[in-house]
Amino acid sequence: MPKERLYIFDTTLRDGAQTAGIEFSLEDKISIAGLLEQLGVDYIEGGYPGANPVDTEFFEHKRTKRAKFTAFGMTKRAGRSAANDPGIQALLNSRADATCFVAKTWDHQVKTALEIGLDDNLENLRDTVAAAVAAGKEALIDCEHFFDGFKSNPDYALSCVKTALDAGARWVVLCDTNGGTMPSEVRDIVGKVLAVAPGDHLGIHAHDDTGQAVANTLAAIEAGVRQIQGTLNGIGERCGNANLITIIPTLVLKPLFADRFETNIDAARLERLTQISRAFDDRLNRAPQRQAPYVGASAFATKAGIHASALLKDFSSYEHVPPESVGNERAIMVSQQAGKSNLLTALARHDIVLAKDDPRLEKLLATVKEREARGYSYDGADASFAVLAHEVLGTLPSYFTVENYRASVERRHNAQGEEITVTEAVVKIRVAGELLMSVAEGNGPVNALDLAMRKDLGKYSSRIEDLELVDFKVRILDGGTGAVTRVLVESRDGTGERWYTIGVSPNIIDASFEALYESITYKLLKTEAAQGTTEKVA
Ligand SMILES: CC(=O)SCCNC(=O)CCNC(=O)[C@H](O)C(C)(C)COP(=O)(O)OP(=O)(O)OC[C@H]1O[C@@H](n2cnc3c(N)ncnc32)[C@H](O)[C@@H]1OP(=O)(O)O
Ligand SMILES: CC(=O)C(=O)O
Repeated sequence: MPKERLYIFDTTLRDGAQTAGIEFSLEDKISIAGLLEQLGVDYIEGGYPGANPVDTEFFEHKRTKRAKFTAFGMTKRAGRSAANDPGIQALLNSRADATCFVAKTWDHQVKTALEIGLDDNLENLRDTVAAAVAAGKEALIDCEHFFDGFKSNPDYALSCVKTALDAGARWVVLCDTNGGTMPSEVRDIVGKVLAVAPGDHLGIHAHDDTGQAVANTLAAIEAGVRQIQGTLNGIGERCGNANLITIIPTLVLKPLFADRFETNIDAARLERLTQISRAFDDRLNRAPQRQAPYVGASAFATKAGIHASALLKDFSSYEHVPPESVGNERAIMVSQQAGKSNLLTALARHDIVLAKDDPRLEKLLATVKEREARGYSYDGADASFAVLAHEVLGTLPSYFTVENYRASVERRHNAQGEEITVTEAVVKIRVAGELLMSVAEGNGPVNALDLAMRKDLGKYSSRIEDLELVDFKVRILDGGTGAVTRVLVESRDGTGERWYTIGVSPNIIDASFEALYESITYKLLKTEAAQGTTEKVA
């Protein structure tokens, strides 16, 4: 039997722009539209021309090559024709291929929010769709509050759907605007809508207010709709929209859907999913969610020793799909929950190969567990794990030793009488027998220590020139008087590699210093490995 086509409609740039804390610039919109084209969605809803300068400018040019470039707006106002409604005309005169108009379909909302008669609302809907079709645009109607409206007055909600279709709408989209509908209700109501509208003209737009936007979307597809609206990483008004980054791989990889349906997204496009999701978070300047389904850093990460052991024998033991199918990676982590299988995999990442019965492995495992009990956490600090492994295995070169360091913070007045804070650090290190002292000022004690330690590393200085501190996170463990501080430092170098190191101490400066020291040590190990001079463990 031929597969039925599902159409993916992305509203990241429209409903996503209604997310608290997110404001897209024109450049953001252009760049995100590029990501969506790479992903292969069928429609890109770019915003609301006429509503704000960025969206108006965005629609002055055609911004998509393959996907239908879609403008959003509301149906015409009562008391004027579509031709005399500037809001409608802004959409029709834009460079959009398709126009998606929101129409109220809940009788109560028509009366209280629009303050017009139910028939007037149907008239607005009909005229708006007809005007869009006459202007040569594909017309879509977003039926706002459709599920709540159907529960209140099914005949009126259905008459909105019918009016839109009769006027020439290509798609009528059933919106769970308040996000409170349950999957079984979605299934039931979509089944009843099919009595007046064919499924290949119906869409679903689900909000995530009960955490079920994805489940509601899948329920609607099973019930018969063929267009799916959603956003990248699930952004959107309040709790967000249905997350396309979760829905798409489910449609492509799960036989329940893949055997019946096809989308424009093939296996090759799906392999870009993780990169696209992370590039989007990068654009938003926020950290990707580790536990995001399919694409999160933890989605294929195994911490438990028993799991790691089985996983290495058969990946399907703890993976529902292969990580590479969505462009993600398998990670076997080192922690208190680890066994020797976790360690062997983590060591292999650093080109350290040991036999499972090598007694040094037991020693390393015991060291990791003892340190984790003191507050270290190696599952997020793989570079510190590499340094520790070399140390315990006896293969860590003695690059440099720190004789002592001092950091000071002074608040004083300058010559103009202004209050200033001066932070300074002094570090004495010994490299190949030679004592080197460096002094640096920084915008804080950690920054000053970092600069001082890297200022003069003697014969190793040239090897760390491209080392850069990217991020610095502090966490207080245990609270109260016995508190210890855990510092996580993120570093990168000219190769683009990023790595994480950790330091733990009751003193925040000591903890930071340890993490910085390990970052430099890791960088030196890395450059030696690249030059083939690191001692190999066998
Ligand atoms: C469920 C959703 O997510 S719908 C998407 C909502 N998105 C947005 O609102 C973002 C962009 N919006 C905006 O920039 C502004 O609201 C604008 C430019 C569209 C309109 O601004 P204003 O003219 O100042 O109106 P305002 O926002 O205060 O109120 C909306 C008006 O539209 C009317 N309206 C709302 N929905 C519809 C509809 N489907 N059809 C016709 N009129 C509607 C309301 O009754 C209200 O009319 P009133 O001003 O006579 O009371
Ligand atoms: C149209 C829309 O975004 C909604 O009803 O949720």
